[in-house]
Amino acid sequence: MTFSKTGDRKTPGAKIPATVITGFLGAGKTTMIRNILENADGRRIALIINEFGDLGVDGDVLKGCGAEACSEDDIIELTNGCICCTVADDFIPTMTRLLEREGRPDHIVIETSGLALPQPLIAAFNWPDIRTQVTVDGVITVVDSAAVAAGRFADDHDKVDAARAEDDNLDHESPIEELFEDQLTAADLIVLNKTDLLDAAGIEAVRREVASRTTRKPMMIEAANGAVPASVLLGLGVGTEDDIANRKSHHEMEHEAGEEHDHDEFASFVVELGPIADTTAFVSRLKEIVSAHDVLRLKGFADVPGKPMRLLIQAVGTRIDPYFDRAWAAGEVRRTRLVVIGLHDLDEAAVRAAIVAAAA
Ligand SMILES: Nc1nc2c(ncn2[C@@H]2O[C@H](COP(=O)(O)OP(=O)(O)OP(=O)(O)O)[C@@H](O)[C@H]2O)c(=O)[nH]1
Repeated sequence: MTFSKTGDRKTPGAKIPATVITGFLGAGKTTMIRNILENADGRRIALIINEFGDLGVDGDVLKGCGAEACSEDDIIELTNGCICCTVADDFIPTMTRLLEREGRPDHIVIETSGLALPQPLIAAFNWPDIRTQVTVDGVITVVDSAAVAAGRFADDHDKVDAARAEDDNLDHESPIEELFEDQLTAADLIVLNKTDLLDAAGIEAVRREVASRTTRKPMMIEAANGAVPASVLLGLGVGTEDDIANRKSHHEMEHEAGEEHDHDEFASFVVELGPIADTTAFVSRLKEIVSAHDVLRLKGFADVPGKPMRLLIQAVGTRIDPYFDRAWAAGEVRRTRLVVIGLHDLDEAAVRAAIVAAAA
């Protein structure tokens, strides 16, 4: 086994390498992390997971995977908002506690929310208490190649102008496009994921499009279902915290004076439902709702009567992927809860009512 300059777990006092995994909503971050945990090559990994929306779906999926590299105790969920805005209150204390624990991990993997700016998180690794003990092994940005090919991140100038005319508070050009570029700008490695959904020419076009969205030239690799060997993803040995000045986000460039970044352009809410008897009809109605209201992401678990397993429902754009992920545990309350994420003008009442009607 080879170790990076930062990653030699056998060297006493060596800094613990931390890999930051970012990428827009539904790009495949959790899927890739699951793959890392299942192929960790003996490393003990601590996982910090941050989600947008009040439902810890990713943590729950990963806790259910039972990989030896990462016990449930080593999975820490940060649920008080996006990690980029809660660095001081949430991330730093979490890291400090993690570092004080007995049996320190060989590697730390941090999954940002799909709406997080990675830059403030990377900067946090320069805080004195953290810097002496941990280093950013690398920032990996996962890209939904199918969404890029479908134009999800292309600027629709008419739509953006209309939105800004309606709402003076919108200071960004296009929140989705900006975030996409900020996440690419932070990357040491870009994983063009979901290549199974495109042909060779489509992948090539995505590669060109992604390259044109960042002035830096990080390495790009292709993947389907996040299947990249852990040995490629872990051990990059970059020390990214020393290079943050070269990876400024749009927000940092626009507000050097220090205006706070926020997520006002996005909204999320949780819908709680009863058991879902006809899952086929429900999923097909969800597809229509997601499309009609331009929902960016929908995910959660459903209680299907008569089934011992819980149904994991994942929607990224109009692609919906339902599957039974694990058995309901003894004593666990079987319930159906979905988190819905969209742009700030998402009509929550209408979407909520439509989902409730779909479940009836
Ligand atoms: N076809 C296809 N589907 C994929 C691939 N990778 C992930 N998915 C699916 O895409 C959906 C979202 O995957 P996740 O891994 O949860 O994405 P994420 O980036 O963690 O999502 P958020 O944390 O909500 O931003 C799930 O239904 C996955 O099964 C891929 O390479 N190909």
